[in-house]
Amino acid sequence: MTTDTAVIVRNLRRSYGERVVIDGLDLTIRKGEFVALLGESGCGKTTLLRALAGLDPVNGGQIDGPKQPAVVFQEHRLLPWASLWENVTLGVDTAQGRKQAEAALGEVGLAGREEDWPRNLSGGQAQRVALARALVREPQLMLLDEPFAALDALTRIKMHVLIRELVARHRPGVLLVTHDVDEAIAIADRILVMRNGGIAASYLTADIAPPKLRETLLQELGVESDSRAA
Ligand SMILES: Nc1ncnc2c1ncn2[C@@H]1O[C@H](COP(=O)(O)OP(=O)(O)OP(=O)(O)O)[C@@H](O)[C@H]1O
Repeated sequence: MTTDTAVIVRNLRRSYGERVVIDGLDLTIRKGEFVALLGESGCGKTTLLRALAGLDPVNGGQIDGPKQPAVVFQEHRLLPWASLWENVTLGVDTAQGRKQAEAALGEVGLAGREEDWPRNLSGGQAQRVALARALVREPQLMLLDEPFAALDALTRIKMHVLIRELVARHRPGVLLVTHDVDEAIAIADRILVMRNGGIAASYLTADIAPPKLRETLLQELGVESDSRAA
């Protein structure tokens, strides 16, 4: 793995009993690269993300990347009994780490809320704390499992702008699992389509005009394109 690479996956296999979900999957993500993963429901996106996160075992192949990448899920998973500061600094034991935590809370627009509690936050604010927590360790790889899916449309757009800024500044490699084709087009550098246990297609968002890319992706996903793409 070169210093430029966030993760390399080779010939990955994962089965649940007889059911083969990931079947010889290859994937490379560079540092600073924002990759979105689309695929029909049940195709194995979350299974792949959990394998990369080290949360689940695999049946074969190689993952060459960090042992504990940062992960942000659809629900914020903050500790309800801990302050925002405690949530973000959990496991941080250096002055440098605390400095980074302070900076990260500032970057997500929550400076001054350190002593507040997760229950007092809106959904968008809670996800911003989850992003700050993920950034504290300057991760080489960030795994995002539909982190914006439960947010309202306006908050989601604001989060898209924020995550792009954070990734541009901290330059982790990012894998975003999403069901939202427009979200993938809005924030990813590269969009992958997962099918039959592997990566079936890959598109660079800079290469294709958004309406054309949208139509192509909807076709890939077996959805009739609607009037917006016509
Ligand atoms: N713990 C498990 N035990 C058995 N089968 C599982 C388990 N987790 C997932 N599966 C199966 O593996 C396949 C892939 O599931 P996975 O959740 O990875 O898909 P997905 O693409 O993330 O789906 P969705 O888009 O609906 O979230 C599905 O057929 C699912 O039923």
